[in-house]
Amino acid sequence: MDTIKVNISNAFGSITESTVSAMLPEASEALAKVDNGSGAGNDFLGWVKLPSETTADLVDDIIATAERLRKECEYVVCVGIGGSYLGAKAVIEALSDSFAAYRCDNGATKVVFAGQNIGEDYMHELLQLLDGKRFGIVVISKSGTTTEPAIAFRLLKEKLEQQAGKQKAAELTVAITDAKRGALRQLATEEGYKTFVIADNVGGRFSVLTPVGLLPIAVAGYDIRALLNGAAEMEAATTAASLDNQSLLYAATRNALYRAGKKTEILANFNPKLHYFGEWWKQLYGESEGKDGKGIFPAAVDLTTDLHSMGQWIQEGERTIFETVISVAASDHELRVPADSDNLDGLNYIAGKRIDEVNKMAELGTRIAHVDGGVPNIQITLPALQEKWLGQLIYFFEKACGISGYLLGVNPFNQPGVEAYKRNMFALLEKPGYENETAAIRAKM
Ligand SMILES: O=P(O)(O)OC[C@H]1O[C@H](O)[C@H](O)[C@@H](O)[C@@H]1O
Repeated sequence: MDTIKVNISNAFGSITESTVSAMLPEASEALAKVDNGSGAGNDFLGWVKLPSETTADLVDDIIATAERLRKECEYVVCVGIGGSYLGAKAVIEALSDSFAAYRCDNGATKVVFAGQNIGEDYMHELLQLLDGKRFGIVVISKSGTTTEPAIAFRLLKEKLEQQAGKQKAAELTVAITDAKRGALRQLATEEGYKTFVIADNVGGRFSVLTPVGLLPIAVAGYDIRALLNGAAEMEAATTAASLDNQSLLYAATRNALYRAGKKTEILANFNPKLHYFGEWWKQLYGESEGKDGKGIFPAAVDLTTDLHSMGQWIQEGERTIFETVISVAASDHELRVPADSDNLDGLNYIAGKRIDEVNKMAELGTRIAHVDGGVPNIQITLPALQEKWLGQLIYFFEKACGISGYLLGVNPFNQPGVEAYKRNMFALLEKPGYENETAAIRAKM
């Protein structure tokens, strides 16, 4: 079976191959905690067997629901934040025509996102876009109580009910939330929305392969069966307690680098369609590892774009970073650099070459330059930006994240720190029940 590959041959310098090999017993223990559920946070391991255990009935139901929305709607607004947003956004962006938003002529349903910010202008402009349009809503919140999506959903629900009538609006709304708890579950029951469940044992940032990610991806027209199949292949390929297990290898290497003083990992892509994959990855690793005063800081760059902004820092700044490059072997389309008789820009030496070949030389040149500059490099190669490979990549990173969190010695499946800003915001907005916090925060101002 073909799988995505991790190459650590350029990660050495502050660590050696034997440093990584010496991590194997510890990494194997961490792997066992993920696979056997014997570690901290083991009530959130529902994602581990998700690809192989997702039933055909559930997938059929998701696809049928997506088809219904695609038939009835010009726009589907996916409302959610964090893990209830980033996975779908990452996969849709990776698979979409870069200019899909500007191609108004193809009649395909457009997926747009809301509830991932509290931008007043963003919401105003979205409501304006939807004015007089046939649209539907997929509202996603595991807890069912998150402020950002709740505000967006209030506005969108009101708009849809005004335009389509209450009953039709209910038919055009799908809620994805906890099976029993939370305000969204209660509302969905009262309004009679079609619902899908986020299982209790799957945390938001590990939920892209549940209806949370699968429904928006299917609405956007992509093949969720292939995505799940790819993930299932990687599920099967990441159980061995060996450095051939690509997730274990990545987790062991990044922890060896962290212990050697490399505190920041920069995830780099050379394909603009992977920008949101970096955003998804940042939540996955940031929320999983950044706690107890520990954790690799996950940063992301889009290259070559950011070589013209962040390149200087990466090349010569503080030597506490390492870089992980997602390398896509083949592009979908073929385009060559044109020849020009005047050659004023001096580019004729690459005339006739594929644009992708130029990009690949930029990637290789960058890797060599950064390694020479003291930035260890991990390379992750996938054959193409297609559902199967993205499914593999998602599961690969999830599995590695669980292993890595245990290697780091934290509970990778909670995120207690996220509550601090919420408490302050509620106190400042004078939410009932927060009277003491309101007084306390006012005293600090
Ligand atoms: O799906 P929800 O319950 O609305 O949560 C959405 C997101 O916000 C929270 O504050 C957490 O930090 C994230 O882990 C979560 O993915």
